[in-house]
Amino acid sequence: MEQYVIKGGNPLVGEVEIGGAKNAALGILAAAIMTDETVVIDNLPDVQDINVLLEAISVIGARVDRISRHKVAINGSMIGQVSVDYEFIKKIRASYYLLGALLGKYKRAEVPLPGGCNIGSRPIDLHLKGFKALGATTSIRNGSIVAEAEKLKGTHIYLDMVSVGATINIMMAASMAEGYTIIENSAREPHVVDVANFLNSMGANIKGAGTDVIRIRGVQKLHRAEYSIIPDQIEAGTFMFAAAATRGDVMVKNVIPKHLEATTAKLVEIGCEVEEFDDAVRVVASKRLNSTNVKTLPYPGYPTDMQPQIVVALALAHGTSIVTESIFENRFKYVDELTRMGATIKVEGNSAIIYGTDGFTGARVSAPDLRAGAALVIAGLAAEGVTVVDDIVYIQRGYECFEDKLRSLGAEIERVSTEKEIQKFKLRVG
Ligand SMILES: CC(=O)N[C@H]1[C@@H](OP(=O)(O)OP(=O)(O)OC[C@H]2O[C@@H](n3ccc(=O)[nH]c3=O)[C@H](O)[C@@H]2O)O[C@H](CO)[C@@H](O)[C@@H]1O
Ligand SMILES: C=C(OP(=O)(O)O)C(=O)O
Repeated sequence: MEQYVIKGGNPLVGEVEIGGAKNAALGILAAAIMTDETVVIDNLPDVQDINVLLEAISVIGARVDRISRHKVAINGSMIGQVSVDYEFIKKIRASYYLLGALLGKYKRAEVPLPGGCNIGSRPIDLHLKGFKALGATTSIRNGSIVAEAEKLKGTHIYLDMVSVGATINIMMAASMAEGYTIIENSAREPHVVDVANFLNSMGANIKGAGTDVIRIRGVQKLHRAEYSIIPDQIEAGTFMFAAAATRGDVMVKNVIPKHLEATTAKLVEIGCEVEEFDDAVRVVASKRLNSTNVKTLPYPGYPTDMQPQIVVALALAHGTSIVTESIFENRFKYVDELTRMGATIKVEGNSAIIYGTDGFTGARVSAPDLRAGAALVIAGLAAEGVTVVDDIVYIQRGYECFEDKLRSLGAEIERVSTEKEIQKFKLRVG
């Protein structure tokens, strides 16, 4: 098991380059197997979840060639089985995208029930409702979801809740259904648009992605494509809040500022200066932050995947803030860890009431999930003394070279794997 050890107190200063969006890449990799021709995908983040999905698609017979660290060629013509039982796939959320992709292409899929961050109950009833509406039957057998159809037929689907996963999954299956599908109340996240753009580049006919009504005219075949994934808005936002919490000055490069609007608006509200460029944003925090209230919402609202990061900043702000989590019911598990660093936060139902404190002190804490883990690292960077973050395997699911990028901004952070190394770091930093 690896840990991060952090000596806090340095304001982050400098420039950081953001990688491709994990949550777009997961949908795009699954969609890539829907053609028998070769697809080349660039700006792929080199993170755990992506590598698990790549391994899983190669296990079912797709050819996966790494052209470089961030570029891969995929050929799905040799897929020999539509049953995915690769043991790691069930640990990631995006295993569910193989259902939509395989069902669309082969009209049958068998995929283990998905895992992902433990942030709530995370049902997939809407995905299945969509597949059924397209004419498939679905059942659960030995821990896997089995979806099959003689043929898929376009239809009108209304999503009872705004769901990123269900929107993308139904969009994939409907791309190869007969006729016309309309998805109403669809998710509008940038990664939904990116997957739609990728499918269109393979010959799909999807209109309206980015709005709440997506229209898909099914096609019989998809073809070769070359595609570059959009920048990761959550990785970018994490560095923006790291700058804010450490009272730093960071230029976050290779981003689409439009995708960061909700994050930027909150940073400005709490007293940061945010300068926008064509493909970069600069965050400067020169004084103590102010309090504010936030509610997580589907895009273009404030993202749930940025909730723990803003809580860390608000826990250091002047005054009392309320953060309401409206997407996942169990996304405040990290609050107890933060309390051990000196934060004063009371969780009531789906809200956290945050009483700002002057500063944190380092402690040993444990990452309960991906974004909460990243937020605890930010807390450690802002704290006085040494913080040890355990269970960083969660952070590695979604952040490429997190410690290297932070170090390049002046952070004192190391990845270690033994108690001896932790002691050595402590002795070195005093
Ligand atoms: C791999 C990936 O892209 N993960 C993201 C995706 O997760 P994921 O696709 O799992 O999240 P959804 O957008 O589907 O979930 C939104 C809400 O709908 C509910 N729901 C969803 C599907 C369903 O069939 N039934 C149902 O009730 C969920 O419990 C949740 O309350 O979007 C979330 C919301 O932006 C992000 O936090 C995750 O990082
Ligand atoms: C919750 C997340 O991922 P997943 O849906 O894969 O668990 C995330 O990316 O913050």
